[in-house]
Amino acid sequence: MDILMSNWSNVGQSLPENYIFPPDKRPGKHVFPVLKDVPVIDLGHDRAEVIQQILSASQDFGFFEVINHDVPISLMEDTMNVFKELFGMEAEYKASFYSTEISKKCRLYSSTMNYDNEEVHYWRDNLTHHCYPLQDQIELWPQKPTRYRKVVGAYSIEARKFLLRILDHIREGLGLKPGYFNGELSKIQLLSVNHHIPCPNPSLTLGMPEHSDPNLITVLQQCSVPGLQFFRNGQWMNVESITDRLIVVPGLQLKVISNGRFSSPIHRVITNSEEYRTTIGTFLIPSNEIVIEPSKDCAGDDHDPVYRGFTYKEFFSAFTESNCDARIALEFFKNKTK
Ligand SMILES: O=C(O)CCC(=O)C(=O)O
Ligand SMILES: [Fe+2]
Repeated sequence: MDILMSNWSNVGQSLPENYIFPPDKRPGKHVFPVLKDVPVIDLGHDRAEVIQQILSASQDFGFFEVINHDVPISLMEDTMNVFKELFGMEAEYKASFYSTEISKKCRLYSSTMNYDNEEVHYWRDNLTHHCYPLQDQIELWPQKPTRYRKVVGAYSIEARKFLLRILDHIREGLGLKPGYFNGELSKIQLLSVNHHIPCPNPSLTLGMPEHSDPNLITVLQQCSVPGLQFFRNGQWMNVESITDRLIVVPGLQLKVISNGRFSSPIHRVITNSEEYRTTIGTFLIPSNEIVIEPSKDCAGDDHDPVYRGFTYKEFFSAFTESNCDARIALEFFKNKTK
């Protein structure tokens, strides 16, 4: 069978054995409660108020949704449609992008980058490519659908602008100097599109593992089909899928820089038996050599730095050595408590 599940012509009635997780990792047959209290930030409000709201949402809740974000809704819709079309294209075309090589700057793969070695696969295909600087990356992107580069190019510019705007609010809220997150700390921009085909038995498998995002910050665009869950108050809870909102998830590097004030929430994706699900993630990531460390303004005199400084390159090799579990990787850089 083709590795890319979007190429499967017939999924069958039962879940293939190599997608069945052991009982302690399965979602089971539960009906999960819906998160009703996700903070919704209106970027059209007064800046000082927005800064306070973003800070308390990140510190107390872990993540937030944004309205009036200035990313044109029509562009969000067009981009989503382009990706849905791409995943529906012929198998040979998609296979030409297939790779689990981390160094490949535009790749299509299934489950995780560790497909060849993992015991159980996740129920997803993923397209990942670099986006910045656009002129250096766009030549590597798909050329079909024919509007791909035009639409996704425009989207990636807007997504970057949006995340830098959010980061600037966070910067001011944390008392960091202007431009703190610009440049090397947010240099790499990755687009990550998840695609899940209907699944014969959602109770036995997962669309994405439980994780915290390893990067600096993430923005997620959902389609109308739910599946994203956050772990809150000891249980998994569903996020309502609202297609014109953007979900902002602070990554583990923000946890480090904020000296633990931000938590980088734990989330995962479950599958469903009825509908295709496609989501668009944009990640900002530090360049390889820049040192990431608790900022002096966050780890003041009375707060010892929780982490030692490290480069993203060091973090990333700890990440791959920890079976791509970013939270375990971060433990390597924790200072010992006195
Ligand atoms: O598909 C989603 O809603 C979540 C994706 C996600 O968590 C990620 O790409 O890190
Ligand atoms: Fe994530």
